[in-house]
Amino acid sequence: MRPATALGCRFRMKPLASSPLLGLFRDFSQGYAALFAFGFVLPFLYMAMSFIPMGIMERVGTSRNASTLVMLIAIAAVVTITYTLLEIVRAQVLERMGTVIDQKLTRLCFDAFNREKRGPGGTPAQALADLQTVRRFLCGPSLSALVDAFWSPLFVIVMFAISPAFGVLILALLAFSGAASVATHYLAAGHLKAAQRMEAEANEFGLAVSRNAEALRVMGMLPWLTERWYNLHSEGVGWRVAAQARAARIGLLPRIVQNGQMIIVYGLGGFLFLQGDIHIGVLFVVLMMMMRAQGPLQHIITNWSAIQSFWLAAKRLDGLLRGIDGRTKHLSLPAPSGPLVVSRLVGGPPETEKPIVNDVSFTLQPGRILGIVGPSGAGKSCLSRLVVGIWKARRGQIVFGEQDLSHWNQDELGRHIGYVPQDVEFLPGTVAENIARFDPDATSQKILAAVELAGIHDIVRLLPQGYATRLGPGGHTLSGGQRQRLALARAVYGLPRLVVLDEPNSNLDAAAEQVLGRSMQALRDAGAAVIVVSHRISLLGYCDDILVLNEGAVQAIGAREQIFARLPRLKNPAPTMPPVLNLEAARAS
Ligand SMILES: Nc1ncnc2c1ncn2[C@@H]1O[C@H](COP(=O)(O)OP(=O)(O)OP(=O)(O)O)[C@@H](O)[C@H]1O
Repeated sequence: MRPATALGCRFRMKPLASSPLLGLFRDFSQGYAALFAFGFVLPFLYMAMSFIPMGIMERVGTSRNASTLVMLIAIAAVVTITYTLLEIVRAQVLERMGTVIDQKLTRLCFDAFNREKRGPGGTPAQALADLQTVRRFLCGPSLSALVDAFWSPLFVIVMFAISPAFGVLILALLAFSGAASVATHYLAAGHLKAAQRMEAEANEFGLAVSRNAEALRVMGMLPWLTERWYNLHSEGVGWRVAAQARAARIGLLPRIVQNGQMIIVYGLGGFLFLQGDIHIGVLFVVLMMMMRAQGPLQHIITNWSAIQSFWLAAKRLDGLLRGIDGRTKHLSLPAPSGPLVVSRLVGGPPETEKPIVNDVSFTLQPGRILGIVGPSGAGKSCLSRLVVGIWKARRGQIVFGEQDLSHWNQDELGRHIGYVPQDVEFLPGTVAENIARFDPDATSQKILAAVELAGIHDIVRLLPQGYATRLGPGGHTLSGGQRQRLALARAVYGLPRLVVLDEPNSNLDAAAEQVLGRSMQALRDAGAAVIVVSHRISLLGYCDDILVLNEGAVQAIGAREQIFARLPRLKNPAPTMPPVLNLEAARAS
């Protein structure tokens, strides 16, 4: 563990080093130490300010000397300006540190939550919200209030020095408002939790409806869905109103006490004055100190939920970063050259206990095309996802170019892999950017080579702004077939060594399918290993080998003609007949 020096003292960094998030703050330890020091200087300046009204009353009131008044006002002005400037500097330092920490964190977290989708950071939306919460806290007044609260006892001590009665009064007020807030928090916590749960449920439901609004509208479902959403929403509002009502009931007494504080101080002060214990001018000092001693604590109490949210958000982000930190660091490996060897592969979606793919083995040489066929739900897409490394294998091995897939740095390996998933999505950006995978070093030649290989000149030519046409939400809408063909161009960008196509022809007509077949052949000729999942016999004609998958296991594997000979139904699939429905019985039920 590396000892660090801050504020001139050395301390062990064990807790910081064991937490990636806190580790990030290590670089800013001197900045935070400066903030703490500011927190120490500011109270003294504030005390100096609070003694000036008393000085004016005492000195000017008795001497009636104008020059004393001017001098005191000049001192007050200097102290006030210094205090204000220091407060501004502190806010700026906080803002700058928050911004730099945010810059570092944002990159790390964006990368982390896109790799570890189901990690402790929750959903990407949650991780983004957590980032905002952490940033707001680090740059906002809550952190200053926490530092100021640390120095609040100084004011209590001064009040005890003025009169023990004032000291006891401030302690009693602090204890009372603290206890009242804790009670409010606990009494309303259950209701607030229920409100948040219902609000989240209503939001999720609302988003799902708006994503599918067109289809739901034409089926006349909107009135029922509106009713369903409204019920969820109103339940959330109901819990929130109930929580506020509880908080208001218990918060009434503290509010009365807070509003009557001045009267209490004047009453006690007047009594002490009559006893001859204090000078009447001390009352100004006491009032100002009272405000300053309570201010940060009040802020913390009022913003307790924000502080709690920061804590929870920071813990989640820390967990997310820990997941990334704990991953094996991979060495850079040379571009894979050699066969894809899948041995006794077992695996499936991480969220399911039972593996979908069971004991699958095959070898695919570079320059060959393997077709994967099988009934719906056989596990073809799951196998494709395992092969490209989206999911980790539970057992077995995938070796590509003599290296185990798990030994590769994911980002580097990705450049040697092309993948067309069943559901194609494009990101907000131009056609050229999407084809080039948003590679900042993309060249026109590389993009054109991909377009050539995928044979999609005709599609790009017909787009409103050609390669500059914007895709994604709010951009140009592509047809299903256009999407698949553009996705093929993205998959073959940079001529990867392994190309996996999951039903790349499900939306293609016969002509486009032929173009796809030619692209596969061109990839094969360029030495790539190609895997294609397809139901259509027409595409299997381009394959060298065929793997028949059934219930996640290999039913047959071999050269195309050999498999066609063994399973002639593959070559001449019988039209699937829908089961005959007993319409009368269906209507009756
Ligand atoms: N992300 C997932 N989470 C849970 N289960 C999944 C997931 N993806 C697939 N499955 C399940 O795995 C099984 C195989 O699905 P898969 O999509 O691999 O089948 P397929 O052979 O590609 O079918 P199709 O030809 O209809 O596309 C199915 O029972 C499916 O419900």
